Amino acid sequence: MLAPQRRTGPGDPLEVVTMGRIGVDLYPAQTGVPLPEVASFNKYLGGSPANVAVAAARYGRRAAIVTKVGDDPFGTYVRAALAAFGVDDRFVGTDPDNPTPITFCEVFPPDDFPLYFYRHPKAPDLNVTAAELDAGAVAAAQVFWATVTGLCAEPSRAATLAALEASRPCPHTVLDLDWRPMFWDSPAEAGPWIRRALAFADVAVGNLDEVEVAVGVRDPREAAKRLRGLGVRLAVVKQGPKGVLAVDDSGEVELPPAPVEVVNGLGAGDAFGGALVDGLLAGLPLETVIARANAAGAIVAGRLACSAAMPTAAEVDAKLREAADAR
Ligand SMILES: Nc1ncnc2c1ncn2[C@@H]1O[C@H](COP(=O)(O)OP(=O)(O)O)[C@@H](O)[C@H]1O
Ligand SMILES: O=C(O)C[C@@H](O)[C@H](O)C(=O)COP(=O)(O)O
Repeated sequence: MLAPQRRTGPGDPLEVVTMGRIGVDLYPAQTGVPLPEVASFNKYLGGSPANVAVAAARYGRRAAIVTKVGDDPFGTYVRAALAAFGVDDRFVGTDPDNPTPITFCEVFPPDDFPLYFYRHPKAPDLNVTAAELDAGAVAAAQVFWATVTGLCAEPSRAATLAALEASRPCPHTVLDLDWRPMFWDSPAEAGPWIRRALAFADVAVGNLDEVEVAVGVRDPREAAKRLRGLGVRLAVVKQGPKGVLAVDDSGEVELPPAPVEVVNGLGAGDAFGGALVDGLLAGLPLETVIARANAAGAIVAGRLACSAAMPTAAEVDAKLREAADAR
């Protein structure tokens, strides 16, 4: 496991608080084969907002996640992994009734990475309640990061909306449009909840499938326009191997992908998210923020794991130099 660059002390103010899905990723040690033929698996901390917190911590940011795990050995593992990555676990509760989720995937580079979620009978992270939320801690963060999955069931839906509301004083409230169809009855069910959450967001970030569910179009420019029309200051449309488009009041940034030989595209979005958080916290110009996020996404696309693969700032710098040399 990678060592964190800085650890959070009990009294330190948090820079970023994420909220939502957490669990164990069990990823195949053999790539290019379907699950029935996989012989062994590697175990990692997983869950998109957990990965984003880890990614931010890799840049030295003081990060925490609001979530729940089961009262089981995988819950113990998840807490230990967060601590080892330098992510504060003070807001990680325990659900006595449900197991810590596990997630399998298949790895078919360059562009096919099916996910298999085991979140039955219910994921503990969907049992976070509004009453348990430390609204003061959310309000005191510089960045609050919520995801659409948190809206798929109660009591997490009400808790996520309450946290988004509590995050109003934060300089940056980010909604990750994170669309996992298996958690919903239909895109039509999700749309109104997503738009309600977007009303609290300064920043929206999503891939093409995700913006289509949120605002009904896949065209990146039109999607960004519609997201900004809903009040979002910065709209970011990730396009996997096609790069990224970002639009804010200062204009538009569109970047091609950084060069990489893809191993596993899963986690690229979370790497992108961690670097986005870091850039927002640093107050960097939009073009620099997005270039660094684009490079971080490419780096993780070139690695098997998600959380354990998050890059350091020096690795992002190196990838940016590699991309410049390739042009
Ligand atoms: N094959 C790739 N080559 C280069 N960069 C990539 C590749 N896949 C992803 N990225 C980078 O990571 C970002 C997030 O990846 P994407 O797959 O769009 O998000 P998500 O994982 O959320 O679906 C992309 O916008 C891009 O910057
Ligand atoms: O999202 C999950 O719950 C599992 C993650 O740990 C997983 O690795 C993943 O899918 C990452 O998401 P992405 O960054 O959006 O590709």
